[in-house]
Amino acid sequence: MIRRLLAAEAAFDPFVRPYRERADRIMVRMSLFLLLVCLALAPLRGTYLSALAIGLPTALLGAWLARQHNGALITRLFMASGFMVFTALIIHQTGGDIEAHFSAFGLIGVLLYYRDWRTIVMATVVIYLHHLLLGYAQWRGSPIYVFDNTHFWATFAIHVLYFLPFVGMMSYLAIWLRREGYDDQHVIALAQQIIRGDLTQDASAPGERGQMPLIDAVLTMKTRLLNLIKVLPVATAVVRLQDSQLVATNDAWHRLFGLRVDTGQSLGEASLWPQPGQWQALVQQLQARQDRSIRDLLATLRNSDGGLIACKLALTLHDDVAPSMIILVAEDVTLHQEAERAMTRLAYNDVLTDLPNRVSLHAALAQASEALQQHGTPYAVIMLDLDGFKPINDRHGHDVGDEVLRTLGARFSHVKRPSDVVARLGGDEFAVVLHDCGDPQVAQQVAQRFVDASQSDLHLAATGQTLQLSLSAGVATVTSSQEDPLAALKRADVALYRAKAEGKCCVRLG
Ligand SMILES: Nc1nc2c(ncn2[C@@H]2O[C@H](COP(=O)(O)OP(=O)(O)OP(=O)(O)O)[C@@H](O)[C@H]2O)c(=O)[nH]1
Repeated sequence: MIRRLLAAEAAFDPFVRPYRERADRIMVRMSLFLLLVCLALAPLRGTYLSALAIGLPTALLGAWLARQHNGALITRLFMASGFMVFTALIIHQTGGDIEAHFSAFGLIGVLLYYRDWRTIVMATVVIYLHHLLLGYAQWRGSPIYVFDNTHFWATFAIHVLYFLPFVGMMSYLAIWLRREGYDDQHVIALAQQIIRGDLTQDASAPGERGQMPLIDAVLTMKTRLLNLIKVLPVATAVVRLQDSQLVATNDAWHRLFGLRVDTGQSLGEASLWPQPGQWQALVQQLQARQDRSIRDLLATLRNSDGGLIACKLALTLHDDVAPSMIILVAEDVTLHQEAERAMTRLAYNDVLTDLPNRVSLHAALAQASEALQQHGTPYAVIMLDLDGFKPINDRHGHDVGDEVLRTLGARFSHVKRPSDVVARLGGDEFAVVLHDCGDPQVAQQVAQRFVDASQSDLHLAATGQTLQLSLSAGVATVTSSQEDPLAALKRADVALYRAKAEGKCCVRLG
């Protein structure tokens, strides 16, 4: 039992030390106060000499120990003995007043501030020894006054028995105070550990759990936080600002970047950032923000194999307590971006030829019309339609028809100026928007270039056959901002029909 108590004391001591160091300083002041009390009592019976000869060294030795061995067991045991010496001195100076005995209980109560049952036991032992030795000497005839009767052993036993339950109570109280003090200090230490970024699982002594409500609460919170980070599907890391060191990462982070906390890698130097100084720039941005956070930031990061990953980042800086930490969350948006690009492509491009589709043509027409309204820049529209496409489909099949359309699309892309837009409207019908082109002659010449481009022979790799293609075109120029672009498209379409009707493979102006 005693061994267990001592072992528990050894485990508790480091955490309760701050209390005990403070208590030493308070006890020194108490000793000085007790010395003053003794000096104040001295005139009663002329006990100046004993007050100074006993009180002063006791107070001074206590002060010296508290300075040299602040918080050490020896200091508090001395303080406990010293208090009992002062008690004896007070009783002696008052001529053994029964009321003066109360100071013993008062001072043992003060010792509770140490949160150490050993000080209570020490004080009790001093009192027992005092009564045992001096009472025995009185019984044997020495001129000492301790007990007021001659039944030494019986009186000593009564003293011991009276005292025992009360000091027992106080020792029990000291053990509880020590436990609560340990709980507080341990929680502070745990919280500081978490603040410093140590988010590793605690291997707390099993015996402690369930008995320390505060510690249990903090450990439970920490475990929940760890589990939360662990199961988050997005890559999450805690980074220490001071040295950009990764202090905690979750499974998703390991999967995405292959970086582990135990590599001791600094995020500032890590290959994670393809651009030099990218991390430092981000940190500066974060520090400049009032809310200390950045959200939805698109950035390309590199994994440990050197592969580039498109990420959406969220960062939060915690610099209210030292050391400052950054929580970095990275979501892999590579697939998302690819899907988005594919959807945009589908919405604005023709699947077969990859040329802009009707939606894009309308956007190009709106843009040309706006340029005409705002800057007076004219434009032209060309409608193109293959001649005799149906027989090609019928004779060679749809696959060959598709290849014809793809080939024509590629040829048109080469013929057009970079600023112009060639779109496939559907079937074998195409449209061209010529920006900054108001001269009908020029527009006609451009249309003729498209017609010419269609006429080079097309070799079919599958059958080895050669196809001869031709194209008809209708042109409309727009110089008035009053004209609706769709009306201009209609004019070009009417011109195209005229070209078809007048023998095909030619250009007509609408
Ligand atoms: N291979 C293929 N054929 C298509 C596609 N879209 C439409 N067509 C076919 O294209 C043909 C277009 O016919 P038209 O333009 O009316 O006929 P045409 O023979 O070119 O007649 P003209 O224009 O008067 O010379 C039809 O047979 C459609 O079935 C496609 O995506 N692929």
